[in-house]
Amino acid sequence: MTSFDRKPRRAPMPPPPPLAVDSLAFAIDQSAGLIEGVIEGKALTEMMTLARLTDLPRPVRGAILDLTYSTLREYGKGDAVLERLLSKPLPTRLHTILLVAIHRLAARPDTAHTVVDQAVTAIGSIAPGLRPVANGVLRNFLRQQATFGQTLAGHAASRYQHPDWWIQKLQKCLPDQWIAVLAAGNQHPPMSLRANLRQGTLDDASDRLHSAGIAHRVLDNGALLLDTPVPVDQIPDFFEGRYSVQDAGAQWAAQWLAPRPGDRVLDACAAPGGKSAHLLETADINLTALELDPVRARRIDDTLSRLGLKAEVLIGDSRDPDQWWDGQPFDRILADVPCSASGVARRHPDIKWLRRATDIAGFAAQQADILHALWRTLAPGGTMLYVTCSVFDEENSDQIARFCASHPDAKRVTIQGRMEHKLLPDAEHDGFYYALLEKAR
Ligand SMILES: C[S@@+](CC[C@H](N)C(=O)[O-])C[C@H]1O[C@@H](n2cnc3c(N)ncnc32)[C@H](O)[C@@H]1O
Repeated sequence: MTSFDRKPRRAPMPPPPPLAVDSLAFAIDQSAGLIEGVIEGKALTEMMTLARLTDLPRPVRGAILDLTYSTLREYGKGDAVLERLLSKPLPTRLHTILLVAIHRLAARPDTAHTVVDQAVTAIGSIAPGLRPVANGVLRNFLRQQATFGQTLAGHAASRYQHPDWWIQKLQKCLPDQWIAVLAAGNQHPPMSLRANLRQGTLDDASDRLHSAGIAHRVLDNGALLLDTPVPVDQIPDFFEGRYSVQDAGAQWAAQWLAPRPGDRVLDACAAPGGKSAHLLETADINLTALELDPVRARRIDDTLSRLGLKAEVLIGDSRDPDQWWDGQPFDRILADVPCSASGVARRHPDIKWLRRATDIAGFAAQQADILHALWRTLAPGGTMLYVTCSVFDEENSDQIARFCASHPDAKRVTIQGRMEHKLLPDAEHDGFYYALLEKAR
């Protein structure tokens, strides 16, 4: 055979050059990678650690996070739109690149040309043969964009940006407020600070913020609600422990548990230690901070050491006091239990899409086990504050009603004249639930 008889072979295509770190294509691709992990069932925080985002320059990291959070906040709509634009499914990474690009096209129509070009470049770096498909999908989106409002009018997940089961659950538990709660769940969260009253008065803390040009309001419980979120390195004396970042809704816990000097207090689900620290700032107490997850438990130490506070930090399961309890009853217990986090979804927009309807019963069962086990460790006459950052009744009112029905020595105590406080997420605070229980003497 001569060389003329051989079929001509095309030289293999060189691999596409890697995406430039400072390009929009890189940010879109990295953001798509994080969202891909969420779609596969991983938490966004876990994906961020795996992606080693902290190794990237700050502006690049900021661009990736901005794209990721905003795309996830509006995932219900983006996914419904993309489903209508694709004639057949694409591999997840390519699908998510298009999802991020569609979100960006809708948010920044002035930069449409660049976004299409950069998204197609990102797709081309993975699957060069699919560049024309990506280009076609994005151009179709631009052409049809105006019609999607009408096409998707009856699509609840797209309209409210929450999964259907979540919407239905809220309609049932909050028939008059569900729309406002869903809307709040899609907004950017507010930022509040807690002043460390061991280092000065609330007035001092507020004056210092004003002097640093940080506009804010002091809320009823002393939380300092900032007009605009700021990075912590701009907060005066933050690293010296004068302030902590803590949502205003979470700042009721220490006040409502109201420990007295000398009390033995248990924070039964303590990491990262925000409420433990607040309790220690409030009164001279003997605090035990218990946490199941050893990695998260280290964060309690970090929180307390920045604030110059001390507690006994234990790693253990609050459902099994024999593991960690010395038999001395506690005067006060804070049960800030693990929950669906449905009241803080705007801070973690992955939660909305990661949770399944069936998860809620699992959380409720875990919470019931924690409450039951902790009750044994509470002194007669002592009080336990039950807290969730959920807005679902199964984890809140229903849970407490069931507990009281099965524990005749538990009495509900009013807090500021009310048997329970359902804080719904709004412009001032996240969603929380509080109920106070007293053990018969
Ligand atoms: C809502 S977070 C607590 C937030 C904390 N109180 C704060 O204000 O910073 C719930 C914590 O409970 C922990 N946890 C979950 N199950 C637990 C258990 N059975 N025993 C102890 N801690 C548990 C979780 O790892 C998580 O850190």
